[in-house]
Amino acid sequence: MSLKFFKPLHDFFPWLLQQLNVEQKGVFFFCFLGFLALLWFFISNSNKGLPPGPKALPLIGNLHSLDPELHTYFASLSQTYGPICRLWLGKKLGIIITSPALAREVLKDKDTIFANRDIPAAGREFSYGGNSILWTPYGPKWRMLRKVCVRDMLSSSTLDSVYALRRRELRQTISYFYNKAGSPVNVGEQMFLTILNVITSMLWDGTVKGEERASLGAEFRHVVTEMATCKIPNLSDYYPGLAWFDFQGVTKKMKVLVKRFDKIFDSMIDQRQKLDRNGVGQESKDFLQVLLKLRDEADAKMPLSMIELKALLMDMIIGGTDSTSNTIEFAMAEIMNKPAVLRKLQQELEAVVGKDNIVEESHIKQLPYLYAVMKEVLRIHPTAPLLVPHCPSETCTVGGYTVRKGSCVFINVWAIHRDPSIWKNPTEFCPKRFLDNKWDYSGNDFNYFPFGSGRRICAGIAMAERMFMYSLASLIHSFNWKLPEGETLEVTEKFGIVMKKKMPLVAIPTPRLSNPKLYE
Ligand code: HEM
Repeated sequence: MSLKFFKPLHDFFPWLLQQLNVEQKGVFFFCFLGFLALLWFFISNSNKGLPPGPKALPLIGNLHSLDPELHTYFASLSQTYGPICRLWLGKKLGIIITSPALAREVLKDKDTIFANRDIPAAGREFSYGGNSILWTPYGPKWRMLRKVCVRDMLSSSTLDSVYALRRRELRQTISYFYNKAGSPVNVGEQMFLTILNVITSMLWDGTVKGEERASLGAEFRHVVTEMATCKIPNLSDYYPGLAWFDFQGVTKKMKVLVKRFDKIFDSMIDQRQKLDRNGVGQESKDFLQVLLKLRDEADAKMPLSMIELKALLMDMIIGGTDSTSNTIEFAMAEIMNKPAVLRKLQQELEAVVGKDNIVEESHIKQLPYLYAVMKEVLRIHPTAPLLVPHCPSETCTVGGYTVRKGSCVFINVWAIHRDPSIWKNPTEFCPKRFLDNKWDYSGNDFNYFPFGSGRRICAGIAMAERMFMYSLASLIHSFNWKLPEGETLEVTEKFGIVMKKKMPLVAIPTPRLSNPKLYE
C-alpha cells in the first residue's frame, strides 16, 4: 500500500539527522531502538483477549499493509483470521466483523452499546462539529434529530406530498437524455444531478427559483464530490494526539468546503425567513420552512439550534445524493451486462405502464421484477460496504473476544452479501433470487442488510426506494441503452464510505416510447 501519508514525518528525519554529529547519531540510534523495543513489548501485550489479527508494527500497527480497497482487503483478512478479527490503525483498534451471527450480536443484541460512531476528523468538520444525525453520539440529542428527520422530513406521507418535485426533476433528466439521443451520456453524473436537485428542491423549493436553482446545483455537485474524494486514510484519525498538526491537510480542506456550504445555507435561511415574514409562500411547505417552524416551537428541554438545523440540511445532501445515484449507476451497468434482465424489465414496464405512457411513482408497487433488481443491486454493490463504522461506548465481548470501548467496528456487509454459504453463485447478478420476497432489508435479517440494522439503520430508506425505483423504471422504459463503439462494460468498484463505480458508465440512449411528446 502507499505510504504517502507518512511523507511529512519521512521528510522531517533526514533534516534532524543532518544536524547531529557521529556520536550523537549513535546515541540517537540506540535510543530509537530502545523506544521501538518498548513499544513492541506494549503492543504485543496489548492484544490480550482481543480477536486474532495480523502482526502489528510498533507505532504504525497495521497501517503499512492496508489496501485502499478496504472492503476486499478486510474480506481477505477474515479468510485467514475468522469472522471477527483485529487490526491496529496506528493507535486505534479496528475490529472487523464478517458473519451474520456476529453482526446480529453487535447490531441487535448489543445495539445500545454499539449505537455510537467513531467520528473521523473530516466528518467532524462537515457535520458542524459532529452535530449531524450521522455523527451525533447515541442519546437524547440524536433521538431528537432522528425524529425530526424521519417523522417531519422523510416519512412516507411527507414524501407523498412532494412527489411533484421528484417528477419535475426526473422529467427534466429524461428530456435531457432525449435531446442527447444517439450520443454518449454520463449516466452517473446525470443521476447525481437529478437526485441532488430533488433533495435541494425538497429542502428549499419555495425559497429559490430559476437560474439561481441551476447554479446552486453545479456548486453543490462540486463540493459533494470534493468531500467524497477527500483523503482516506487520514493520519489524524489514527493518532488523535497528532490531529492538531493535520499533516495531510484534510481538516483544512474540509473547512474551506464547509464554508461554501454554510454560505449557501445562510443565504437560503435568510431568504426563507424574509418570505415568511412577508407572508409569501405559505402554501409551498419546503423542509426549511418546516425546520424553521420547529426551531421556533422547539420544546425548551431540547431546542433545535441553528447549527443542528444546518447539520440536518447537510445530512440530507451528503447522505442522500451519492448513495442513491451510485446505486442507480451500478444498476444500469449490471442490467446492460445482462440483456435478459433488461428485456424482462422492459416487458414488465410495458405490461403495467405501456409504451404510450410515462412511468409514474404510483406504478412502482406493481413492478415486482424491478423491486427484485433493486434488492439484487444492493446485495452485490452495497453502497456503504462496511456500513458507517460503529463504536462501543463500553468494553464488552463479541464472539467471546474483548472489544474495547472506543474501537472502530467495521461490519463487512459487502463480504456477507457475497458469502457462498448464504448465496448461490454470489458474484452473479441474478434478480430472480429476490422474487420470492424471502429477503428484506428492514434490518431483521443479518444475511442481507444493505441499509444497516438497529438504532442507526439508514434514516432515508423510504426516500432511497422511491428515488431508485422511479428513476430506474423511467430510464429503462423510456430508452434502449447501448455502449459507444469499441467500449466494454465493466462493473468494478472503488472503495469509499460510499462505494462508487471505478469507471463512470457512459452509454447511448435511444428513445423507445410511441410519441415524442412523452419526452417533453
Ligand atoms: C441506496 C441508497 C442508500 C443506502 C444503501 C444507504 C445506506 C445507509 C447505511 C448502510 C447507513 C449506516 C447504517 C449503520 O451504520 O448501521 C446509512 C445511514 C444514514 N443514511 Fe442512508 N442510505 C441510502 C440513502 C439515503 C438517503 C436518500 C438518505 C436521506 C435523504 C439517507 C440518510 C441517512 C442518514 C441520515 C444516516 C445516518 C443514520 C444514523 O446514524 O442515525 N440515506 N445509510
